[in-house]
This record gives sequence, C-alpha cells and structure tokens, in this order.
Amino acid sequence: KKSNTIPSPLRLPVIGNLHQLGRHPHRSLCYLSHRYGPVMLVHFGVVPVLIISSAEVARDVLKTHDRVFASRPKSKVYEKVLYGDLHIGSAPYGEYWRKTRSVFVTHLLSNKLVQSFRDVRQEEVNLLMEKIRKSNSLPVNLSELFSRLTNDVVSRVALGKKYGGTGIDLKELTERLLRLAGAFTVGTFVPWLAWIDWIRGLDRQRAKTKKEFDEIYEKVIQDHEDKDGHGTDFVDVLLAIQRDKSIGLEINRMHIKAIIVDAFVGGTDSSSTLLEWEMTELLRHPNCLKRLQEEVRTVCKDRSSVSEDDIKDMKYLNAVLKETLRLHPSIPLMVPHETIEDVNLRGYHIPAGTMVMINAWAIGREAATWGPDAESFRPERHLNSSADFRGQDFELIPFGAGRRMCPGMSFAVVLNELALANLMLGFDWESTKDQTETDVAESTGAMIRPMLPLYAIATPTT
Ligand code: HEM
Repeated sequence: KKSNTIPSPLRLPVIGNLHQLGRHPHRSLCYLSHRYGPVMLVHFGVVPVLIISSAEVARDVLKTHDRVFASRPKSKVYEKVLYGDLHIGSAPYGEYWRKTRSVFVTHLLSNKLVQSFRDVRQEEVNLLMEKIRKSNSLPVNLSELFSRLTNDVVSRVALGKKYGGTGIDLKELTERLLRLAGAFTVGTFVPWLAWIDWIRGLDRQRAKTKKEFDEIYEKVIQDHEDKDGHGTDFVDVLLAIQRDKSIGLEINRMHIKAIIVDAFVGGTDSSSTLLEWEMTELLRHPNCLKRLQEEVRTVCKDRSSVSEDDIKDMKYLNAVLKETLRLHPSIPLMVPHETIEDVNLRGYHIPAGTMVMINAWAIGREAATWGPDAESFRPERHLNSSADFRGQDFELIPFGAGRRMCPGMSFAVVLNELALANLMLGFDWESTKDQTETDVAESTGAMIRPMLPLYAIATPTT
C-alpha cells in the first residue's frame, strides 16, 4: 500500500505542519514540494490539505477531474466577516453557485457589458495620469494611486458612482475586510484553540467590519430603489433580476450584497496589486521598461493618450502582463477547492471533502516548463510562445482554470493594459532607489503585494 500513500512531510501533534509554512506559505510549500512531489498532503493544524504544485497535475485537477474538485471548503471566516456561502467565491458546488455565477458572467461581466464601461475606465485612467502629473517629478506613491484607480472603477461599475465625499470610504473598508478575511485564524485549523482568536480580538473586529459593510450596502441598495432606475450598474441589474424572476434565481438583499462584495473583493486589490508588480519589475529592468515605452509610443505616435483600440497592437505590453502574472500571481495559492466525491489522482486515493490548494506561484516558476531562467523577469519569453493565462495552458494559471476560474479576468485585463500603456506613454520613469534595490519583498496574507508601498519618480513626456 506504501506506493498509494500521498507523500507528506512529518507533522507535529495539534499544529500539524503549520510551523513549516512561515510568513509566505506559497514559497514554503513550493520548497516542500521539491522534496515530496507535486501531489503532497500537509496538515494545517488538524485539517489535511492536498497541495498541487505542477502544471501537469493542475491539468488533472482543473480539467480531467474539474467537476470533482469544483467545490469550496466551508469557511467560518467567511461567515463572520462576509455573507458565508452566498458569495460566488465561497459557495459550495451546486445549484446556487451555478446560477449566481451565471448571473455574474452573463449579466454583469459579459464582453458586451465590460465594453460598455469603456468610458469609465478611460476617465479613471485619465484621472490617474492627472494625479501623477501633479506630483511635479517628486516621488509618487503608486501603490496608493493604483488602489484608488481600481476601487473607483469597480465602485462606478458596481454601484453607479464613487461614493467619495459622502463620508463613505469603500476603499478603506474593502481593504480592512480583505485584511480580516485573510488573517490567519487559529480556530479554523485547530478548533479547540479558537479562543485564541477571541483573545486576539479578531472575531470582534470581523463582526464590526461586517456590520459597517452591511449598513453601507443597505444604503446603496436603498438609493437605487428610491431612484427606481433602470441603469446598467451591477446593483440596478441585480434589482432587475430580483423583480423579473424568469431566470430561475430567487435573490434577496443578502444575495445582492454578497454579489457586490464579490466584485469589490475580487476586483480591487487583485487588480491594483498586478499594476504594482508590473511597475516594480519594470523599474528593476530598465531595458524592458524602455522596450515597452518604445512600443506604446510607436503605436500612439503624436497622441497624448492610449485608447483601448490601440492595445491589440501592443504585443510586448501583453508579454509584460503575462510575465508579471507568472512570477507574481496576486493570489498565489488561489482560492481553496474541495472534492465533492472520492477520486483517484495519479494513483492516490483522494476522499470526498478534501481541501485542495493549487500553488500557481510554484507552477509559474517550474524550471521544467519555463527553463533554467524561470526565476528571472523576461517578458520576451512570451513573444514566441502561445502559453496564455486564459485557462487552457496549465503552466500559467494566475486566474485559475476550469469551472471555478476567475470570472473577472477580462474585466481586470482590459483595465490593466489600458492603465499600464498610458503610464508608459505619458511619463518617463525612474526608481527612487538603486534599481537592484527596488523591493520585491512580499507582503503576507492570501493576496501577495509588494511589502512596501511603491514610490517612483514620473517625468511627463510632453
Ligand atoms: C488581476 C486580477 C485578478 C486575479 C489575479 C484574480 C484571480 C482569481 C483566482 C486565482 C481565483 C480563484 C480561481 C480558482 O479557485 O480556481 C479567482 C476567483 C474569483 N474572482 Fe478573480 N481575479 C482577478 C480579478 C477579478 C475581478 C476584476 C473580479 C470581479 C469583478 C473577480 C471576481 C472573482 C470571483 C467572483 C471569483 C470566484 C469564482 C468562483 O468561485 O466561482 N476577480 N480570481
């Protein structure tokens, strides 16, 4: 039977392998997988977690056995800080998840709708450029500006306006929510130590934040109902779906709030983090920065801004995006999956109800696929390669793949490319530090951004 036992590092009583995870579990699990293989069982406290660390096995999980691996583990944290299983990201595989996800994809994030918010994106990117221009070549905090950009775009698309100046700071609240949702909770993995979370005050903070969120969204929905509008923002569309029961999904206020939170939680930090990593890597690699600027300036000769129509001709821009997503997937361990029935994976028996994590970070750095320079930032590698992040190529899965793949990918990519291209056209860039020192140290948590805020000096080109 030995050959059928899933390789697993030795574990300690009570804490299992938690002591081996360190500050950056995606890195520690990657190193462990070099020893134990791409299918490895570790224990987070008393909870067994299957870790997948190669493109080949990810294909088996997300394509061959996609349905079996398509559920999510139940999360007490989601119940305390968010709306539990009502979110698309946390709902177990089943009828509710299928229908809500279909609403999200066809009614909120269809290609047509993403296109219809084109003016919103262009206006917000223009505002970003304006703010940078005002920095007068002094160091500017790009992390803060990128976060403002993605929050404002999602806010306008989802809620119809930015809610700035109304005493409501959705950006601060979303950041707090993400921090609390991602904070390590002892009780999740060692239930009889849950009192530690209580002493740390985590439960209290989560309840408080949830209440604040709930009150704000209540007000937002009320505003929309009072207007009785038939607009196109997410709340309008969801209220219309609530009235018109023909799509077979009964939704109430809690569902609407949960879906709006999905747009904020899914679409703000992950997108601003991507811009931060792109600029971090470009500042560290001035040759790549120069090549990208040349491409953008050639395509947009004599113009002061880049439009979305110009992007399709920018091959190097797309290569920079892919290379950044390969080395710095915003959510390196993706969102945990759970098996809905027993399955045989590469000769190992995986029981129903097993938590599964796919290490997209490790997969993006596999030397077997990406070569000996897998750790280097080299966008050129994508120019003659067909590998894409759209869920068909398992060596590049920053948005996941299969049934649970990120439904917001197109939304994120179009804003990202527009913003980055404009930054390249409008400014010359200089790091505030020696280029080799520009920091690639990572934050902690489920979402990995640069540990320190990114500052740079921008000199307008016109
Ligand atoms: C750079 C930006 C983004 C990245 C890197 C990203 C990445 C991911 C990843 C890795 C997953 C989990 C996939 C899996 O479990 O297999 C996910 C799920 C999800 N994302 Fe994104 N995402 C981004 C932007 C967005 C945007 C803009 C939205 C919405 C406006 C969004 C909404 C969601 C939702 C709702 C899910 C849950 C899907 C489900 O469980 O069925 N994401 N995303």
